[in-house]
Formats: sequence, structure tokens, C-alpha cells
Amino acid sequence: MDFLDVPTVLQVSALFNVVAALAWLGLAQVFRIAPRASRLMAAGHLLRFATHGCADCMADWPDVLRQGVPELGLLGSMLLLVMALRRMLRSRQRPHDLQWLGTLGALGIGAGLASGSGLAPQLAGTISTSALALLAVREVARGLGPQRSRLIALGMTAPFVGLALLGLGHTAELLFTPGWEDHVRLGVLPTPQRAVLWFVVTATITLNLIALMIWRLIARIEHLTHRDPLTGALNRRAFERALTDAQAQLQRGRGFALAIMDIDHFKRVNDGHGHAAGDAALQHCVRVWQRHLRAVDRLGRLGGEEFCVLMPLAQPGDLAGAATVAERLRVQLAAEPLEWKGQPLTLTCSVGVALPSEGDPHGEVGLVRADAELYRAKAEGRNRVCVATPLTADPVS
Ligand SMILES: Nc1nc2c(ncn2[C@@H]2O[C@H](COP(=O)(O)OP(=O)(O)OP(=O)(O)O)[C@@H](O)[C@H]2O)c(=O)[nH]1
Repeated sequence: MDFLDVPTVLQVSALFNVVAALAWLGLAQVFRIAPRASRLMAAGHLLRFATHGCADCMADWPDVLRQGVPELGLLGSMLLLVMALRRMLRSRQRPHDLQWLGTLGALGIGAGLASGSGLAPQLAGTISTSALALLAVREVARGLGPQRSRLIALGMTAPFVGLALLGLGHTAELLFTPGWEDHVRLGVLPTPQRAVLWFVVTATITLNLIALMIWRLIARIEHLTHRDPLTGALNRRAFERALTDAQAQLQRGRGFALAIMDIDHFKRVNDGHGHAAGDAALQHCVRVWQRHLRAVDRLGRLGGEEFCVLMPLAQPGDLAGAATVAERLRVQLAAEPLEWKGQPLTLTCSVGVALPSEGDPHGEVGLVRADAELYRAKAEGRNRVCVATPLTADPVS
């Protein structure tokens, strides 16, 4: 890399930090996109710029400052980066581990500087930065969730793995390569390869964070377009799309059942306790049902206080199995009253269950049959499950 001189790479890196900080600030202040995470990222870049941006300016500083400031700056910017990452991924992890790692790292750097050793501060800084990079790998892997493809997970975690490996390699170098102490003490510039590698890894991490934010925005837009804003269940349009997809799978032998649930005397909840109680009741029902459904079941709000579950069946035509699930949803709702203003508010629902029929691309026949059973359940006294007779098989109930 003769064409590259190290001071130029360091200047490009410094410029990159300033531009990245301004970009994150713009996202936070102007566009209000993930403002807290973006502000943390901006602070991380500014800190990196302030503590690494000008090697020449530091040349005249006393040894303690020349060694300590970059190490503390790197540690601080890594802490800010992991904090931003957690905000972006909406991690529920408490910040204790970051506080511990940050404190231990800073103490290690401080103790190293106090000992007068040229190596100890850099060793402490490098080890704590590598530990934070590994923590970032765990955060990203957890935050992306199991449904993300392996390729995406690999791409997202790779720069953090790279940073941790760079740190571990440098730790080994510091410990086992003679002459490093003088290197550090004299503030010798890194080799061009090392400077470029370091710049590429840190720049890729920033790009990754931007990709994560875009992914979060897409997930948010997806949520807003597919979900009912009050209850979080699928909205009618998304549910109908899921039903159309399920109908297409029916031909391939993948059966499913539909259960339409309608809250009983829901008008009385609104009239007796107010509209806010009605809204809370709808949210409560969805919470209870979701807890008793599998991840593969799709719960949608068809409108008002009417919901529908699309449940894939292990054995196509297993109406009895679907009826058992529906009965469980009914029983659980009745057993878990809503706590409203300190008072238990018992809710019940009526349920109609039916199987879909083939040659019905949008599943309207299945929905109409389940709806007819729901009305039968209402007419027979509510708080019960009624099951449609299969179109082509023996009656079940
Ligand atoms: N709070 C609240 N109420 C809603 C919402 N959507 C629909 N409703 C109310 O739900 C009530 C439905 O009443 P009805 O259709 O008479 O049904 P019901 O009182 O549950 O009676 P049955 O279904 O026969 O047991 C109406 O008062 C609607 O205003 C909503 O999003 N929030």
C-alpha cells in the first residue's frame, strides 16, 4: 500500500467521524428518526474525532495524556455505540453490564497510566473494547431474532466480530511482541495496512448501524400497515392476505381452520364503563388469546369486537383439534378478567369454528361458515363454541 500514507488515512478517518456525527445529528434533530440512538451515535463519533482526530496536536502532550486520551476516547465511543445499538434493537437488557465494563476499562486504563507502563493502558483499553464488541455481537444476534436469514445475521454481526478479532490480535501483539512498549511510548504511527483495516472496520460498523435503523423503520412501517393500532392483532387487510395465502397452501395438503370470536355484550362494557374501558377490554382479549395461541396461528381483528384466528392444522380436516383450541380461548378469556379501575371485569366470547373449502381462493366460504356458527353460538346463549359441519366429511358437532 505504498500509495497510501498513514497521516492521510488518519485524516480521512477523522473526516469520516465528523461527517457521520453530523449525519446522525441530522437524523435525530431534523428527521426525528430514532432520535436517542442517533444522538448516541453522533456523540460516539464526535468523541472519536476529539480523541483521535489530530495525532499531530497530541505530539506535544505529556505521556499520560497522549496515551490515556485515545484509550479513554475509544472506550467511551464503544460504550456509546453499544448503547445506541440497544436502543435501535429495543433491547430490554439493563445497562449494568455496560456500566461494569466501562468502569473496569477506565480503571484499568487509569491504573496502567499510574503504573508508568507504556503497555498497560493500551492493553486495558483494547481488552475492554474487544469485550464491548463481543457484547455488540450478542446484541445484534438477539435483536435480529430467529426469523432473520443467516446471511443477514452474518452480515450484521461480521464487523463487530472483526473488531473483536482485531482487538484480540492486538492484545496478543502487545503481550508477546518485544519492542511494543517503546512503540507505544514514542507514539509511533500504525502501518498503512493497520490504519486502513481499522478505518474499514469502524466505517462498516457505522454503515451497519444505518442498515439496522433502516431495518427498524421498515419493520415499523410493516407494523403500521399490517396491524390494528389498538390491539396489535393483524388488521382486516393483512388477515385476508394471510387467509388467501393459506388457501393457496390448502391444495398442497396444508390444512387450517378458522375460528371467529365475538365479545359478548360488548356494548354494555362501553355503556357501563366508558369507551376507554371498551378499548382496554379489546386489548385484554387479544393479550389473553395471543398467550394461548402458537406462533404459527394468525390472530386478526375483522372489525369492532370481532376477531378471527387462522390456525394451521397438523392433520388437514382436524376439526376436533381446532374446536379444542377455540374452547381453550373461550375458557381462558372467561377465567382471566380485565382489571379495570381496581375492579375485575369479566369478559366472555362466542366462537364459531369452520374448515375452509377448496377452490375458494380468498377463503370467503370458510369465513361465512365460521360466521354462521358464531351467530348460532350467540343465539344459543353466548359464551360457547359452535363448530360447522365439515362439507365433505362426517358431522363433528
Ligand atoms: N371501545 C370500543 N368500542 C368499540 C370499538 N369498535 C366497536 N365498538 C363497539 O362495540 C359495540 C358492539 O356492540 P354490538 O354489535 O351491539 O354487540 P354486543 O354488545 O357485543 O352484543 P353481542 O355481540 O350480541 O353479544 C358497539 O357499541 C361499538 O360501538 C372500539 O374500537 N372500541
